[in-house]
Amino acid sequence: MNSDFNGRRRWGIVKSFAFAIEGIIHSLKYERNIKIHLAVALVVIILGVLYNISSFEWLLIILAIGGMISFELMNTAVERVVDLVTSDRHPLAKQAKDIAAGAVLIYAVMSVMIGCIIFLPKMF
Ligand SMILES: Nc1ncnc2c1ncn2[C@@H]1O[C@H](COP(=O)(O)OP(=O)(O)OP(=O)(O)O)[C@@H](O)[C@H]1O
Repeated sequence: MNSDFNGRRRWGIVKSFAFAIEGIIHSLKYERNIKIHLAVALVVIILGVLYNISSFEWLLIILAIGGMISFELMNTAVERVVDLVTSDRHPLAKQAKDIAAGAVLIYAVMSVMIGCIIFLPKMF
């Protein structure tokens, strides 16, 4: 462990990865939405194998699944920071949480559209 120019502790790269994985495991344990995203991702991966989708289609699915889980993790981080800053009701706290949730919603709609464009023609 070293210090940066502000005297803050700087962790090695392995430790930083370990912290990131700790964050992912924490979210998996306590965030219902991430469990739902993972379940949906598993179904989509099974469909992808069953329908033998192309490399380009896998690329889009990887972006949809990875992006969705990353957005959800960011949303959880925003929720945690807001809850850390205040336990009172505050319009800015509401805006921060709702805007982060809005970002997740937009990506979720995009992901559903990607899924429909890839799988619906193969199903029907
Ligand atoms: N400190 C606060 N001040 C004002 N509004 C808040 C505050 N905390 C949460 N809210 C609002 O209350 C509503 C519910 O928020 P809450 O964080 O409890 O659950 P959520 O947004 O459904 O998230 P999740 O289900 O992922 O935990 C949201 O509209 C949120 O913006």
